[in-house]
Amino acid sequence: MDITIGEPETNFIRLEKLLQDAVRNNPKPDVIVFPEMWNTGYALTEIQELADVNGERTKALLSGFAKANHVNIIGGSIAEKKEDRVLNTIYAFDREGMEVAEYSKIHLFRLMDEEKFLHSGDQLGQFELEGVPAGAMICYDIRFPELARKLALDGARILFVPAEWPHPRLHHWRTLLMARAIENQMYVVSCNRVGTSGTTSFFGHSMVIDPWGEVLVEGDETEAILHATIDLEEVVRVRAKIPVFEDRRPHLY
Ligand SMILES: O=C(O)CCC(=O)C(=O)O
Repeated sequence: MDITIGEPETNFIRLEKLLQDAVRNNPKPDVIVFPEMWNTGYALTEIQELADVNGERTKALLSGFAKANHVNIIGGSIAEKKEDRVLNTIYAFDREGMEVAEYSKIHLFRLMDEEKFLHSGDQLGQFELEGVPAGAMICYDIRFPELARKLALDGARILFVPAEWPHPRLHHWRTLLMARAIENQMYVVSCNRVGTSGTTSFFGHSMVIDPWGEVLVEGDETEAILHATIDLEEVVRVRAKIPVFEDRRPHLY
């Protein structure tokens, strides 16, 4: 998804159109994922005015869409205003339109001054979708392997990663996502924005990676809806083949 910085109206219209296109696919998706801060982009200096108050508008859209289309949604993340604080928050909704998780980014990215304008979350992104344990991390969070490992140790079999990750760090994005999938032997489902805001350009390359580290689908730098089919038994097979979780020696490190 491309995002128009500082223009939630434009972004809501764009997102609704993409959602409609996504559910027209055959087969219909079980889960839809979209990118980080899709409502405002990184309009940090105006974020207090632009953020969605208590996420009400976003939640109404995502809950209604999930229920009407019987689809699970990992709602990217949005700029969410809670009292005088703005957080970068993911909402997850199940097929009944019930909210199953909220996760606010816990590692703020100082290279882009996030810590000056946003508050970090203080809880992990752990939830179940139709009985499948899953985790969520946002963008810069993937540089922290201990977070992904914690989610995996707690049972996650899929890690969802919405992002706004720009050039020139495509190499980091691909390598870190693959490492998180391989080391934790779980699916990684990532969605990164495309387009340009000011002097920053975002390369997309959303990816679904399996627990063996194979890339099942990867986008390019243009807006697109990508599809992949995952087999959760593959998590069990890979963990049995190379039993990393049994071979850990955590008392030594
Ligand atoms: O870690 C990076 O290189 C990019 C992170 C980022 O852009 C973000 O978290 O918003």
